[in-house]
Amino acid sequence: MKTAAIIGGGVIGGGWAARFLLNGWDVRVFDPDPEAERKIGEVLDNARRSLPGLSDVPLPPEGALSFHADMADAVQGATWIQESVPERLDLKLTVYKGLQEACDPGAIIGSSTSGFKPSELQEGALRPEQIVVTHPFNPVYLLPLVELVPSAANPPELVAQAKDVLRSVGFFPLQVRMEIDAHIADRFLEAVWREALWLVKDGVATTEEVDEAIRMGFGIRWAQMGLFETYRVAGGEAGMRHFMAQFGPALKWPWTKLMDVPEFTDDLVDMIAEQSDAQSGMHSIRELERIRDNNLVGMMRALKARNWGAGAVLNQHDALLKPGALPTLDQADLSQPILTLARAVPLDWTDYNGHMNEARYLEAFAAATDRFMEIIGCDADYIASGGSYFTAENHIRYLDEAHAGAKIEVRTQMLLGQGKKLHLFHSMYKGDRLLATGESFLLHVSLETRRPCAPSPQIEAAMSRIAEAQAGLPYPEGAGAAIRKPA
Ligand SMILES: NC(=O)C1=CN([C@@H]2O[C@H](COP(=O)(O)OP(=O)(O)OC[C@H]3O[C@@H](n4cnc5c(N)ncnc54)[C@H](O)[C@@H]3O)[C@@H](O)[C@H]2O)C=CC1
Ligand SMILES: C[N+](C)(C)CC(=O)CC(=O)[O-]
Repeated sequence: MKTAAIIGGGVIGGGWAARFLLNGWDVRVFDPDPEAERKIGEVLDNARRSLPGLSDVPLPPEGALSFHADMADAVQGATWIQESVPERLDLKLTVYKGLQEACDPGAIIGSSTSGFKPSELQEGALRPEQIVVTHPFNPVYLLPLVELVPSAANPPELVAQAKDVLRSVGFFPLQVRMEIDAHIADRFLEAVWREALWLVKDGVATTEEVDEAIRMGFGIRWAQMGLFETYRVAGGEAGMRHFMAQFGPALKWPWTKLMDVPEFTDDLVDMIAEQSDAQSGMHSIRELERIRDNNLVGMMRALKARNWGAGAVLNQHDALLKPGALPTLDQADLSQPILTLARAVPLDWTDYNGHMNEARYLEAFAAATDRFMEIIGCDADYIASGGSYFTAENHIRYLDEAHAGAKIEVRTQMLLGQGKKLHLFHSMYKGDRLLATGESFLLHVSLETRRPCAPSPQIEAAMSRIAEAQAGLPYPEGAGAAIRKPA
């Protein structure tokens, strides 16, 4: 079992705890805050409703979570130690001293620091090579970026190992090629933050207007293409060179007060706090976190469907999570309904009723049908060769609710598999609770003629094998049920 120690369980440390725990690691926490266990519990609630649904295959069973009153105890057995104490260099150095007196010399100590350089963190350490910057982005349980910043003291094999661990729990480790204050991303964030403060201080914009300027425009663009690719496109057919020729001079114009920082006077702090309250104060922080997570999951799953940016990272993580959870024709117990879907309910599958929307049951059953088609041999290669199935009829019975993060399974019984005809009966479960049934009638077709035709002999043989094995199964309750007509 893999064990991670979380030193500092606040906003960021709590997110790390959730990321490791939901990816099957044991997590040991040290944080002197008496409220740490409650706060981490609330972060875990958010993570459990949002993270599992980002995967189209099951996450591993959660690891064990434990809280420790003593830091030396917390790091026992840990192969990864994530430090997320407040951004004070003196405090961090003190923590590392205590850590290295107690932890495994082979463990990786990652620091969540927003801006200190690894060489600063390694100053005076017993084993400098053990400490590396692993800077995450809030919410840590959802956003994939971790800036991995080594110094010359970190051996290449530690950096490589850190990358493997981070990828294994769904992160995108961006190795920063040289250490610099605030790494890469926070230098942008600090620049935008400074400019925004001036705009609010000078009465040019309110906090809400600044946020609208971001989220109604470039914020959406940056979520899928970043800065340079966006500007390459903005240069038109002439591309980046044209863009730089046209907009480069403006960098010398007074378009920003970038290097000045408005003094954080009481008046300025009051102004911004009051405007922020007017803008978002109607929501609690936990409510805003859930609104944020709903939005992030929807955006990331949209990118996943296109295998682009953060979505491609999600697909890579699915590949690591061993999609073998679903059996093949030779692995399945064909005498029983076959497991054709196993996943968590994504946040964006839920609706205004706070449960999985009716249309998403069809999406789940359609995925189960796709899997059954693969099992009988109608896989991507077969479809590319011109054969496939078209669905002619679906009938769904909704028997119970499913909620975001719920682990669901679909098991499929073949009622008829002969010639062009394929008649399936899917049963969706949460644990042993039957949530819904989906009955599908499909016809094998030629994608060239778009007309029904006989499937390949291999598909016929696979269907015969399943028909024989499932012959003893009872005809499922609800199968063949038309819509109940009023008496
Ligand atoms: N909040 C953010 O947006 C981000 C913060 N970070 C970095 O993560 C680190 C932590 O920041 P936050 O989580 O926001 O702070 P936080 O204040 O939410 O959490 C810090 C936690 O450390 C605990 N703590 C204090 N002294 C400790 C000690 N000696 N040993 C163990 N725990 C101790 C506190 O009780 C608290 O729970 C900082 O280095 C920060 O720069 C990184 C990315 C984003
Ligand atoms: C504001 N901040 C410097 C703490 C931000 C970060 O460090 C990263 C993030 O999550 O935005």
